[in-house]
Amino acid sequence: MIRLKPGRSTRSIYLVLAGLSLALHLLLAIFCLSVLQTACILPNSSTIKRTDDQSISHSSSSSAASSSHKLPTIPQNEENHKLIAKALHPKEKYSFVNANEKKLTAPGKGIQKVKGRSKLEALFKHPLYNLPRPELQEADWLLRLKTNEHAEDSESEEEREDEGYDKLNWTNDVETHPPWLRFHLGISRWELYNRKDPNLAQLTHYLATKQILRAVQKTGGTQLKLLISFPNYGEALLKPMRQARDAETDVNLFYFSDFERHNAEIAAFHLDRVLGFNRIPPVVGRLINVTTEIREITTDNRLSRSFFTSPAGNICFYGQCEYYCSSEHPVCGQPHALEVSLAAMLPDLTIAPRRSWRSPWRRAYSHKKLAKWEKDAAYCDTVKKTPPYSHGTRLVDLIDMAILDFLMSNMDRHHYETFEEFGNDTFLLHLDNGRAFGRHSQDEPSILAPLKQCCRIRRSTLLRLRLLSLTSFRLSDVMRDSLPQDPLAGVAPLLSEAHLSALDRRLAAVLQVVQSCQEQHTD
Ligand SMILES: Nc1ncnc2c1ncn2[C@@H]1O[C@H](COP(=O)(O)OP(=O)(O)OP(=O)(O)O)[C@@H](O)[C@H]1O
Ligand SMILES: [Mn+2]
Repeated sequence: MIRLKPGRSTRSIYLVLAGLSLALHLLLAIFCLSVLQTACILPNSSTIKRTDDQSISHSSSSSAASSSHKLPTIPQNEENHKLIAKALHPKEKYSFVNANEKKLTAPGKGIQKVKGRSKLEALFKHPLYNLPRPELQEADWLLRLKTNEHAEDSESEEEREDEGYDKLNWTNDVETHPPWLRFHLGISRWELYNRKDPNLAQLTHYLATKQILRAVQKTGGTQLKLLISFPNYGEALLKPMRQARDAETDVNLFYFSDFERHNAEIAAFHLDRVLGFNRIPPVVGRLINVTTEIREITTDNRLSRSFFTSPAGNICFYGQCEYYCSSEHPVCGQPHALEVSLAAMLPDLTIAPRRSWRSPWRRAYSHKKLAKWEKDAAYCDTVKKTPPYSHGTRLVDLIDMAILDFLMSNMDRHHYETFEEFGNDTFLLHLDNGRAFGRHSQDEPSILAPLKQCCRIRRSTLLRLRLLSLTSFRLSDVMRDSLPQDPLAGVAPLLSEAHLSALDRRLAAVLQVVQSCQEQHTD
């Protein structure tokens, strides 16, 4: 009994102490949670939240106001910032020439995300390919639909119907429009098409599969090309296969004597899209029957007269034009099958006139003469002061074009075109890429003269080029992902491995020029 008394009091003391300690721990835990969270997490999360709120309110207000042509909006989250920062990080820009690849792929969340989907998909999901753009105004669309009272009801429509053309029953409803019309209606001041528009795939499918109703020679230019018509008034520019995919241009041939290549037209469209420019009309490959799809339907005598059967029994033709339109340079089926490229035609010049501009860096079309820019290292100083290059985006647009041309080794950019409707504030059309991808074993540094001499580059272009030089996106790999979307890739790869690796080598050269510029200039 005596022993029990002190035991009971000790136990109650222990109990009180334990209760106190529990209460203190609880207090401490509450204190830590509130204080530490405030100190370490809140400042950051509040900044991010504000950005989020802004982007959401902006995009929701814009989407409420926008028409059917919606522009992509960018999710502004922490990961996006990290990915942009990664592209900005100059240390990683030459990763593909560096054998030490693992080191560069290890850090960074972006790279882990690339796993499980194609590099092309990952590239197009990257924030640099989803930059927010100002909402387009009425004047930023090339074409608008006429209201019903202005629409003409012409007789010729019925006549054409007899020739195999469909009867027109298009309304203001986009659903009734054929893909080529949707493409035309989607042309804006800053790009020829929206990469995310599902109509793009429908358009290329249309060009690759629709019945060919008409095939005539297209005038203009120096080499043979045909204008193809489809039943619902769509048109395409056809360039035939003239040489094997891996054939290299003869080193003794001046660039202006080079053949035009159908696969160059296709690959150029893919490259321009991969670079984020969207300035080349969609081009698709198609295997046609030269007898049933050209010879038997053409109304063009100059073309039909030139058909013959070769000694090997193949059906060939050569048409009438300035270069290579003779029986010594025939375009031949095997015996009827011929690979061609089909480029979606731009709206007719009567509806959407275009202006043709001579490139300040055009080459002298001569075997002997040098152009001014080849002799004067300070040539760009003059160009910079000359309208339209003296203000706006024209000069950096021209430099974008020079970079595209250098990557695919296209020396044939003597002119470029813009839509008159948009004046000087608009993108440049990158038409006619048939002489690209002629040589893979050699680069042509002179194509980069505008970049080298002006030391200017559009910021978004540079960031995307750096991204494409990372192992996780590598230009040759994304092109290897993109080109098989074309039906002709099933016949043979559209670009040989040698051409694909030339792209990586040339991209490194572009970034090298930028780096030299950065070392020379402080601004
Ligand atoms: N997709 C297109 N839609 C409408 N017009 C086009 C398209 N592509 C080219 N053109 C027009 O057709 C003309 C001839 O095209 P091509 O691609 O042969 O260029 P070119 O440089 O004139 O020819 P060449 O290289 O034989 O001299 C171009 O100058 C351009 O105005
Ligand atoms: Mn050409």
